[in-house]
Amino acid sequence: MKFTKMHGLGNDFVLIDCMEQEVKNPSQLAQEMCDRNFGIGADGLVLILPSDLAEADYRMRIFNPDGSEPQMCGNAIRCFAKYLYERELTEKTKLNIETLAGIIRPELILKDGAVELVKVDMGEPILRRSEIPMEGEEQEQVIKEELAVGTEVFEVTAVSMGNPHCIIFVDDIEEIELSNWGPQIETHKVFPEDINVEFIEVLNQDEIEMRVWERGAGITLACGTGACASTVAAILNGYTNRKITVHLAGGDLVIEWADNNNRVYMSGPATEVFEGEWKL
Ligand SMILES: N[C@@H](CCC[C@H](N)C(=O)O)C(=O)O
Repeated sequence: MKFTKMHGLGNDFVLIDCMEQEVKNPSQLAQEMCDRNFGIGADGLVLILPSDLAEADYRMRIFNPDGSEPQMCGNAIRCFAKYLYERELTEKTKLNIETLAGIIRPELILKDGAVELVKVDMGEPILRRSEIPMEGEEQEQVIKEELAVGTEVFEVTAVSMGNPHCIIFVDDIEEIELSNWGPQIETHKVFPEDINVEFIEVLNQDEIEMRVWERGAGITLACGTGACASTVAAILNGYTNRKITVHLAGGDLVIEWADNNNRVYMSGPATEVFEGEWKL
């Protein structure tokens, strides 16, 4: 099985081109390949597939290291688009990719013919409580709601970018015990599909700093959908402007929640690391 290892700001993936290879049990393969001791090591397995939809160029499936299949991955879709362009699987610089979160639109930004950045139209955020999904009385938006977790009470804002995110604003991000609170919030009973957890420190109206605990993966260096959801949350709470820089452990993303069309745009890099073969 041929594979390619790529990352977006250190959020790393094994990509498998399924145009000429078949993956029989992707959930099992994700658990094996993503293992950092017994496998290749990655935050997710990404399958490159044809799409049956007339409006889509390709289809992306992503699997977390625990074998679960999330709806979307922001860092992976930048890698996906770069892979398609550099392997000449497309000549287009604007792509329509089918995902479980609907059609997502990456655009390759070229410099001297090479892919410098990928700007992604991530679609509209989902704010309605039941669609996050989050248990409790229906609300248009969940903003700074108190959530009891063990001995602590956090104020959470919930945003879905196709996949669910729980955003918590704190004064000092370094003080947060992410590996303690992350898994407890991820699996809290109020979130029936579990949730990604982002702790955010607002630096000023144009910059936030984020640490993330990903559903099905644990601590990662970056999360694209998480950066988008956190930007939406920061704007909803009145903390920032509509276009900001999100500082993550692995680097920076520029995120904009456009007020003319309600869509979220993410710009950032994608990097290929190596190719290999996996013995089946
Ligand atoms: N790292 C991703 C998100 C991957 C999926 C997530 N763990 C989930 O289960 O929703 C990103 O860059 O968006």
